[in-house]
Amino acid sequence: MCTFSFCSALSRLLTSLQQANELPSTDEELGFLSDLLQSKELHALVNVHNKIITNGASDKFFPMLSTSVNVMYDVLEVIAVRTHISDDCKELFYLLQKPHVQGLLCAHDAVAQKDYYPHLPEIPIEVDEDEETIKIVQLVKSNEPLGATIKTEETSGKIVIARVMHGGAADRSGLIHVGDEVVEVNGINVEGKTPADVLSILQNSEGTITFKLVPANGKSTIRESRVRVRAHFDYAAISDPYIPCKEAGLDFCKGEVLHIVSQDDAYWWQARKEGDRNMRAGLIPSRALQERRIILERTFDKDKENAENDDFDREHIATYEEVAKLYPRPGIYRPIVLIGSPGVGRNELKRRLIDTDPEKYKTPIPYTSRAMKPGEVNAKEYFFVTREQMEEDIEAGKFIEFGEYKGNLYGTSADSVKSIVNSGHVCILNPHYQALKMLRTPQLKPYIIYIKPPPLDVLKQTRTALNAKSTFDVNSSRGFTDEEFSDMIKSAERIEFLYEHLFDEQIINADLALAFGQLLASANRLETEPLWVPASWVQ
Ligand SMILES: Nc1ncnc2c1ncn2[C@@H]1O[C@H](COP(=O)(O)OP(=O)(O)OP(=O)(O)O)[C@@H](O)[C@H]1O
Repeated sequence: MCTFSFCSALSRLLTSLQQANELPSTDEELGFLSDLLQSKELHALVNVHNKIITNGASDKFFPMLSTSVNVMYDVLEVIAVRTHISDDCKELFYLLQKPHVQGLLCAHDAVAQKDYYPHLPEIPIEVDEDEETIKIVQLVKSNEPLGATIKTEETSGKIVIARVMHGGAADRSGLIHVGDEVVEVNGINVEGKTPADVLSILQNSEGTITFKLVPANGKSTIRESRVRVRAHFDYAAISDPYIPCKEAGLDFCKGEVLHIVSQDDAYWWQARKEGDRNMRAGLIPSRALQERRIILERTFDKDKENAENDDFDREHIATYEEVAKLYPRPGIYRPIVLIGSPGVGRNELKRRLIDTDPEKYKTPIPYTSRAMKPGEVNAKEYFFVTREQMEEDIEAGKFIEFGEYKGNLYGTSADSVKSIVNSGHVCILNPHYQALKMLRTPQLKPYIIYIKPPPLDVLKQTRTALNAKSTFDVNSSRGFTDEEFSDMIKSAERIEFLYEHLFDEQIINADLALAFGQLLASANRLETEPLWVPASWVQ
C-alpha cells in the first residue's frame, strides 16, 4: 500500500500535469483536475486517510471496541427510564440521540472495523502482469478459533476462504477475505487437498500460522447489519450434520434474541447473542434453511403417523421473528393477555392482579345478547345488546372472542380493549387462545403471558391443597377430576404447539403465590423496561 507517499504522489502528479502539454485533454479538463488536486478538501481527506492508515497500523491505537454504536444503544436503553434521576442523565439521553453524535460513533466504528473506503490497491508497484499476487498472512495461534471457514471451489477445485466470521481473529486481522485462495499453510502446499486435510494441518500447528493466499478479486468489506431476531427453535451446532463447521456454530435456545450480523450467505447467517460481550459471531441456519428443515420434518412426521393428527397442523412456520425494543410510553400501557388451558388459573391470577390496584388494572366488560336480569345494570357486568346487533358486529370482526351459551351470545369487543388502553389503564385479559391472532396487532401491542400447568402430580397436589374449584362444570362447585387434570395438560401441550412463538413469557402456575408474584413483577417491568416486540410494531 503506497500510503506514506500519498501526499508526495499528489504533488508529483500535479507537477507532471503542469508539464504535460501533449496530453489529449482539453484545457478545461486539465484545469479541473489540477484544481481538484490542489483543493483543500482533497488534502484534508488525504491527511485523514494517511492518519487512519498510519495509526491503524500501530498497536498504540488499537481500538478498545468496534461497536460503540451498540454500546450507545445499550446506554440509551438504561437511561431512558432514568432521565428523572438527574439533569446529567437527561442531557446524556438527549445528546446520544443527536444525529451528529450518532454519526461520530458510526464513523468511529467504521474505522475500528477497518470499514473505510477507498481501498488502495495492495499490488506492489512493480507488478508482473502474468504473475498472480500472493499475500502472506501470519496469525498467532491462540485458544480462539481462526474465525474463517474454507471450502473447495467447485469449478477450479481450489481451496478458498468461504466465510470470515464477524469479530473473529481472521476478521480482526483485516488480512483474510472471502474468496481468497489458500495456496499454502505453514509451508505445506494445499493443492489437491480437501478442507478436512487443511483443517488437520491447522489443528496440528503450534505458534504462528502462515498462510500463503491469492487475494480474491473485488474484496468485500463486512458491514454489520443491525437486525435482531427472536429465535423460535432451539439450536445446537454439534447435532447439526449440515453445518459447514461445527466449531463456528452458535448454539441458542427458543426465545433468545440474536443479533444477525450478516445475511450474506443464503443458508448460513452469522449472529451473536444479544447482550453478549463476545464480539465473535457464530454460524446459525438462515430463515430459508430452517423453514425448509421444518417443512421436511413435518412431512416426515405426517408420513410416520396417520391423518389423525391433521388438525394439529400449524400453518405458520416459526423460525425467527424480527424484533426491536419498545420503550415504555408513559400513560399508554400494553394490555396483559393471559393465555392457558381451561382451569389452569388465569381468572384467579387476573383477579388477584386487579385487586392490587382496581383503579389501574381493568378488564373489558363483555357483551351479551341475553336479556337483562332484574337488578342488573347495563355496562356493569355486561353490555346488553340485541342478538342481531351482536351477530352483525361478530361478522364485521369487531369481537376478539365470542361464544354461545344456553342460546345466548357472549363476547369481548376489540373496542373495549382499546378504550381501556386509551384511558390510561392497564387492560388485563384472559381470552380463549384462538383470540391471540386478533389481539396481537401493532395497534394493541399486547404482552402475552402463557400460564402453564405444572406436571400432573404437582397440579393435583397444589389444587387439592387449596381446595380448587373445577371450571368444567358451572352448575356444581366441586374439585377437578383426574380426567380434567389430564385434559388441562393435554390442552396446554396443544396451545404450546400452536402458539408458543407468540408468547412473551411463561409462568408455571404451581404454587399460586409464586405464580402471582411473577405476574406482578412482569406487570411492573412492562411499565419500566424496554422490551422486545415485533419490529413492525416499532416502525
Ligand atoms: N396455583 C394454584 N394452586 C391451587 N389452586 C389454584 C391455583 N391456580 C388456580 N387455582 C384454583 O383453580 C380453580 C380454577 O382457576 P381459574 O378459575 O382461575 O381457572 P381459569 O384458568 O380461569 O379457568 P377457565 O378458563 O376454565 O375459566 C380456582 O378455584 C382457583 O382458585
